[in-house]
Amino acid sequence: MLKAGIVGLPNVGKSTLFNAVTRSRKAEAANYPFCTIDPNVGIVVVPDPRLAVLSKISGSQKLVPTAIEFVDIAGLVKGASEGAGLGNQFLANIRETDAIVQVVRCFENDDIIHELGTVDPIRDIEIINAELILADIAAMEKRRVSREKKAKSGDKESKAEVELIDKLLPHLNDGKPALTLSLSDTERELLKDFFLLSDKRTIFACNVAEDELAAAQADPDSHAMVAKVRKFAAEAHGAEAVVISAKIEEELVDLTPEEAAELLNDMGIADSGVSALIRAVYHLLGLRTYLTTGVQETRAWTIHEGDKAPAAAGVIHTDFERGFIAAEVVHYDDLVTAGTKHGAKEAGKLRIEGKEYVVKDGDVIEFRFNVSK
Ligand SMILES: Nc1ncnc2c1ncn2[C@@H]1O[C@H](COP(=O)(O)OP(=O)(O)OP(=O)(O)O)[C@@H](O)[C@H]1O
Repeated sequence: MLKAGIVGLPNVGKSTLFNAVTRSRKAEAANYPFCTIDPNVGIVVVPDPRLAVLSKISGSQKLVPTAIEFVDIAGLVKGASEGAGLGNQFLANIRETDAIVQVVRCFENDDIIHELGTVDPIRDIEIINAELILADIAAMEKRRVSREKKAKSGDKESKAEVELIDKLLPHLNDGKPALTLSLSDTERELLKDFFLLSDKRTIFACNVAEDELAAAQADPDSHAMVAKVRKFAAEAHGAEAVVISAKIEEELVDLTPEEAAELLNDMGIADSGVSALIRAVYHLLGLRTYLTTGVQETRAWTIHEGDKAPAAAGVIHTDFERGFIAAEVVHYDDLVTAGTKHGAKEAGKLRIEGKEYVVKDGDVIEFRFNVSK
């Protein structure tokens, strides 16, 4: 399962966000008992309204959404790259994630002390970024020493690495994340082996006060701090910034779905922004969903963008991939328009696809396979 790490300075709302998303979605996440439930690792179900619609068409008894893992990464303070706070532990935890959610405090509240005395989202982002970049610089300087020795004795791969590091270091020393360095495809491939922290795709989650969420969702640029974060994210990272209120999500945790809907309605919002954040992370990770549906269950399965039919089948079971014969595919939109699978077939929307078929988000699939193969 893919992992997103939640990072941010102390008291910006990381744990509130983490607890809220993992607790409020626990009932749905009950389908994932095989996943380790570390106190800092939570299963977060990816909301997908298509499941309910499909399950009506098929008369399914059960809905099984797909999920990703969120990791609450505590302890980032200024100086972490030199071992301050939880230092190296924190950096090791980030290294294991596939993407980063950087929570940025965009709420004023005198009762909740900001470590640095004032609320200033861009300064906060720059502190976090600097720690990630400094850790990468240290790692690259070390790697360069060992690779240079090998390069001198004629090792081609090491020579390529040294050249790449020499391109990378000035960029990092300028305070820019590795992600924004323009590189060739081969260089990007090589860079993956470096496991850099500042090379991870990032989403910025602007954590605003409860009573500011409605306006900030309607027009993000109307909220001065959110506007700054969005601009910074786009310019310095080519990244997205979403608006959430972790506090609201926390208040929803103990409510029934009806009560939650009523509360949100009273506040003039559709949700706390957390569902949109989860979907954005899912997308950022390059993940796509295909669906299976029947009387037993309607289920969402996660694949990577560009995966072909046999690989998609392998997500259900390795036997499905090994013995893959064909995929019977109808797109969700066509199935919903037709109303039934039979109707979709009559309309010529049900296709038989082979090994080379690239599965699309929203494909509803039934695999044909032969296990004895
Ligand atoms: N959107 C918000 N509006 C107002 N208060 C909030 C908001 N989000 C979180 N808080 C409050 O801010 C305080 C700090 O939140 P939280 O403990 O989640 O921060 P944290 O980033 O996890 O801190 P630490 O790294 O120190 O554990 C809590 O009292 C929480 O209720």
